[in-house]
Amino acid sequence: MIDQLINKIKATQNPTVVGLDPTYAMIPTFIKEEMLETYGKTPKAVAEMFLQFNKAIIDEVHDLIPSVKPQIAMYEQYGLEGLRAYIETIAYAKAKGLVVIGDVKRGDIASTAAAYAGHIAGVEIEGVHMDLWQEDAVTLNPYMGFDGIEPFIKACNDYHRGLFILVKTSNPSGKELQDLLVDGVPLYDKTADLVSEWGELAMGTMGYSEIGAVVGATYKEQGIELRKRMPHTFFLVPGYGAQGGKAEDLKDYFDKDGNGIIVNSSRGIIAAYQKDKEVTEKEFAIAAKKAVLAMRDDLQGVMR
Ligand SMILES: O=C(O)c1cc(=O)[nH]c(=O)n1[C@@H]1O[C@H](COP(=O)(O)O)[C@@H](O)[C@H]1O
Repeated sequence: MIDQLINKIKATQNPTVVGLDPTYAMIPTFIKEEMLETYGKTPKAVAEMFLQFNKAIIDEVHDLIPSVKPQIAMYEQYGLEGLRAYIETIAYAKAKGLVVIGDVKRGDIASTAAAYAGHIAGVEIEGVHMDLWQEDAVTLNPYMGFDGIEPFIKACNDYHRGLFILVKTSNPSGKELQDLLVDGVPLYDKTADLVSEWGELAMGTMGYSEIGAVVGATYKEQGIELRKRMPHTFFLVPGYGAQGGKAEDLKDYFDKDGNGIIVNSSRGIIAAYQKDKEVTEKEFAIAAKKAVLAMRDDLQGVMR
């Protein structure tokens, strides 16, 4: 995964991952009306709204970006139909050649984590292997330590998949735990050292591990410190746009070759039409493309 992601970032010159985090409020009226008419006031109607919304945006931006990151929570709240939309969104993005990061934030005891790893390892039934989710990478929560991570590492090596493990999150209350001092060192640094160590178990060929870290754009000083502390760990950087993160804060998150991070924006891109006075709601995908181009220019301005 990580070599493919780095190559796609180089090919597009765009270290941007578009977060496909649809909400009912984001769906343009004309799509809402069509699906409610067809499927009634049902979870299936919403699933179809999300799918049509996502596909139109993917069609418009797939050649400008390396990757998308669907956030499973937005889909699973609508039950089985929502999860179908999640899985079909992934399949559609993969068919367009995009690297898909499943934002599922899993973490549990080893036996449970082995089941969760099915997201990137697939399952085997009587000798028949099937990859039912098709994510290239998933996000993980390291709160339960290596037990919860190890089962995923096998998939990284067996199926060239990747991980992005929470280290310093973009949200305001992350500091309640992540900034606690352990022997005078912030917990996020301790977590960083563990993620770096785990990363040696699944290295790519371009200097970065298949096991990356999530480092928010909203804590610049810590992000810069973590870049130095984790030279072989690729960063998934959420917090740009809707959460206030800015490109100029990210200059020193990049490594000396202008590589090393991919920056996520979800609401700032997929809901751009709701703030863009120059487009109609039918042009929501055009607005998303405009937001992707603006973000690309932003980031190119700070990459070395
Ligand atoms: O794991 C993540 O992607 C994540 C970690 C983090 O620290 N902060 C964070 O916002 N995220 C996710 O990144 C996305 C941010 O969405 P926007 O704020 O709309 O760009 C959401 O899907 C969050 O769940």
